[in-house]
This record gives sequence, structure tokens and C-alpha cells, in this order.
Amino acid sequence: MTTTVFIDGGAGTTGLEIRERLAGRPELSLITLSDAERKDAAARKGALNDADVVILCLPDDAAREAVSLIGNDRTKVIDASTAHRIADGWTYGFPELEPDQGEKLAATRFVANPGCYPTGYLALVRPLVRAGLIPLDWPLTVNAVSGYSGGGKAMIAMFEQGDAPDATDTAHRAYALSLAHKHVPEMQVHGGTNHPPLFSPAVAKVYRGMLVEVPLQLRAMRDRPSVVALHDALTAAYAGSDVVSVHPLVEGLSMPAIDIEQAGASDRLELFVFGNEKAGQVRLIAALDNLGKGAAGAAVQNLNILAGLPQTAGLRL
Ligand SMILES: NC(=O)C1=CN([C@@H]2O[C@H](COP(=O)(O)OP(=O)(O)OC[C@H]3O[C@@H](n4cnc5c(N)ncnc54)[C@H](OP(=O)(O)O)[C@@H]3O)[C@@H](O)[C@H]2O)C=CC1
Ligand SMILES: CC(=O)N[C@@H](CCC(=O)OP(=O)(O)O)C(=O)O
Repeated sequence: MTTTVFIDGGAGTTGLEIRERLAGRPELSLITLSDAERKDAAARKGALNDADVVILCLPDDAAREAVSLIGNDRTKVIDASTAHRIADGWTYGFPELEPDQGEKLAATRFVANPGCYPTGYLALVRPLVRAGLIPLDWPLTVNAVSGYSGGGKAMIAMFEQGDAPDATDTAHRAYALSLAHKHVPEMQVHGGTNHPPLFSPAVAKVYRGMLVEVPLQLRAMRDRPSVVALHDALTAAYAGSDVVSVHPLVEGLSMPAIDIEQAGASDRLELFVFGNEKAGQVRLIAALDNLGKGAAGAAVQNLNILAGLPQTAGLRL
């Protein structure tokens, strides 16, 4: 049976990446709108209601509007925007995050695709919180750097077009300095901690790629978990996953550095534990492609689940 798919916002950065991953898959049939129709409400409404699964690659307000245009109880929705990530009635589209998350996704109609930064943060933190190795009230911080495609077409123009109104030549820019980035709520809710993490994102002069780091002062924790215990818990949490991998501790010891390009243009999520047992300190680092497991790869994985297909079909692993 063919599953009919419509990507609303299909001409944008994430939409185009999803289309590439769906090419050559006969079990899926894509509804496309012409350039003249792609922002026309009536044409979008028709496509949104004709599809078995729609993937929203839109700004938040347009994503909410798209959901309101669906007038049937059959079409399933994957929203790549921030609009529904902590909303009632939506299932968080991170199949590896909880032991039963894949089952929940298979049974839902409404999937909120995770944010790119939360994907790295939650992959590192959630299993450790669940195992009691990070206390619920621990003052977590998360430092991250993204490729500029993370900001969509507008940010790509900012970095690539000298005549763009906000064009920049910078190599590395720290931002979200008001400490109210839109990803913080989903980090807290899905991480299951009592307080929001302090989030310090930055954008670098590279098209794609992402490093997300959670440093921990283990020696200040009452139960002072070992570096090995953290690594063991992460390894157990993702055993058997084809998408999320935990690099061996010895590899971490021999690596002098880690680059933003670590995961390349892939849908992999690679986790590292860099620790010093004597100092009682650890740097947990997630490497991913903001456009891969951070956006399009995750959407395709969720599409596969909703369509009852093998979870990794079409992914770049
Ligand atoms: N880029 C990334 O790494 C990630 C992005 N996301 C999220 O995915 C969503 C899409 O992001 P991204 O692809 O980067 O953004 P882009 O700006 O690259 O693309 C958005 C697309 O939506 C179109 N659009 C805007 N408003 C409407 C509307 N009312 N009706 C139909 N189409 C519309 C735009 O049209 P036009 O081409 O005319 O501007 C554009 O093609 C956002 O919510 C973003 O936050 C999530 C994770 C990572
Ligand atoms: C570099 C950059 O600007 N990144 C974006 C996040 C991209 C993203 O993941 O947006 P969603 O919330 O839709 O997931 C930002 O910080 O706003």
C-alpha cells in the first residue's frame, strides 16, 4: 500500500532535505504544489486533507494554521516547527528518548519533531536523569554550536549573501543572550528536570553540523557518579539503535578534539563522554547534523513509524 505524503513548506531548507530523503521510495507517493500554489490557502488545504501524512516545515504560526486547515480525522501530522513540542495531544517525535516512545509514536496522529539543539541535549541528559545519575534539581547548563542552515533561508542569506540586510562576515556568534531561547521549554519538559537548563547557543560560519555539550561537575553531586557509570547508562539506553550511538570511553580519551563536522551530512546522532575521574568532571557531547537527526532525518524516521515502514528507511546512516 502506498502512503501519500505532503510537505507543507517543501521549498524551504528542511522541506528540501526531506524531499531528497524520500526520492526513489515507491512505497511513498508525494503530493506537490506548484510555486504559484504553495502559499495558497485553498491549494494547501486540499493537499493537507488528501495526504495520509503531512510534514509541516513552516514557521510556527503557519504550522498552527496548517493544522487548523485539516478537517478530517485521518490525516497524520509531523510538525517540524516549535509550535507543538510541549502541547497536549502531541507526541514528541524522538523514538529513542524513552523505552516506549516508539510505540507511542506508532499509535498517534500528531507528532512534534524535536528541535535540533534539544535532540542533542535530551539524548545526553534524559537517560541519566531517568537512571538517577543527574539529580532532578541539578543546575544543568548546555553549550552548543550550530551550522547556519539551522536558521533556515533567512540565516543562510545572512551568511552567504553580502547584500542581505543583516549580512555578516562573522566566524562564530553567540546568541540568545536574553536567556529565553525557544528550545528551553522542551528541554526541561522532556528532560524531566525541575528547572530549565541554562542554554548558551552559538552559530558558526559552516552550512551544517552541530555540537551540543553538557558539562557536569560530578564532584559537587551528593552521590558523585563516576564517569564510567554515566557512560554505561548512555550505552545501555541506546543499545540496538541504528541512529544513536555512544562512542567507547577509550575513544574519548584518545581524541584531542571534536569538530562540528563530526556527524557530516548524516542522520546519525553520535554521543561522547569525555571525563576525568580524578577531577570529578565530565563533558557530555552530542554531534549531529542540524538538518539530519536535528530536522529532516528525524521527520523521515517519524514518517516511517507513522506509515508502518522500517524506521530507518531512506535515512543517511
Ligand atoms: N533548519 C533547521 O536546521 C531546522 C528547522 N526546524 C524548523 O523547521 C521549520 C522550517 O524551517 P526551515 O526549513 O529552516 O525554514 P525556511 O525558512 O528555510 O523554510 C520555510 C518555508 O516555509 C515557507 N512558508 C512560510 N510561510 C508559509 C505559509 N504561510 N504557507 C506556506 N509556506 C510558507 C517559506 O516560503 P518562502 O520560500 O517563500 O520563504 C519557506 O519555503 C521551522 O519551524 C524551523 O524552526 C527545526 C529543526 C531544525
Ligand atoms: C542557528 C539557529 O538560529 N538555529 C535556530 C534553531 C533551529 C531549530 O531547530 O528551530 P526549531 O525550533 O524549529 O527546531 C535558533 O536558534 O532559533
